[in-house]
Amino acid sequence: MANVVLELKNAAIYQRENLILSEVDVTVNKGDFVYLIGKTGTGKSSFMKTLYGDLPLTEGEGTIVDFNLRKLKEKDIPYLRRKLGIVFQDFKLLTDRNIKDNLLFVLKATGWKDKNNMDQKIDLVLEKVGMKTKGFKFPYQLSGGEQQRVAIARALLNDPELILADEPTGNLDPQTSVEVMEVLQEISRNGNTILMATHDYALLLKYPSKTLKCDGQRVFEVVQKTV
Ligand SMILES: Nc1ncnc2c1ncn2[C@@H]1O[C@H](COP(=O)(O)OP(=O)(O)OP(=O)(O)O)[C@@H](O)[C@H]1O
Repeated sequence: MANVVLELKNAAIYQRENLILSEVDVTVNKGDFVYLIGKTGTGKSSFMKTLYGDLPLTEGEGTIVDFNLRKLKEKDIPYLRRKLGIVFQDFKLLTDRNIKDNLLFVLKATGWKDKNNMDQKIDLVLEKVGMKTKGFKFPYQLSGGEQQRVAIARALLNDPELILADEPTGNLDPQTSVEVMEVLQEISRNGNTILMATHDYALLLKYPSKTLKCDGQRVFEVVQKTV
């Protein structure tokens, strides 16, 4: 179905020969905001890595943004990642260049050529995360929250069909986490599809949404209790 962005059926997720999650059935539809929660070591990162081709899917079925994860070849991975926006806990900005050049680097690496188009796109994504005036700054001149907003802008560059955010607030204090979360909420309201791994239950309560939980090698949908 055109509306389904991610679907796993009876999937098993391994780190080498170690089974991390089994019988995983997950569907994410276009426009969804979905949390993936679970205690440390329950497999959230392994789950995310399987989705962006860092771990192979060897059991069950999986499709993500029209890629079949069981048939994914090494050469397909860059093309898969162009359709995904990936945000990590530790921002992963290039420290030797300013924010605009960080974004330019990604555009060039993904085949963009026209200078004006690239400049426009960079302005647009920086505006979306409230960082338009800071493009000349280097990562070390920005706070953690600002760096994460830039990382979100970077994830938006190629209009991803799905944004995978693995503990995006994991390195941030509670106030800054809320600010970054507001950015993610805003881009979700604008129609982006987001899957976010987190162990920050305060955010879940503040911004309730569909929630999947990793526990005992399984992934369940949990119903949030309203207070
Ligand atoms: N590279 C690896 N090789 C082998 N086992 C691994 C590897 N990375 C993680 N694991 C194991 O896989 C299990 C799940 O780890 P994972 O990082 O997916 O959990 P997590 O829920 O994301 O935890 P955290 O919140 O601490 O990041 C753990 O038991 C971990 O020890």
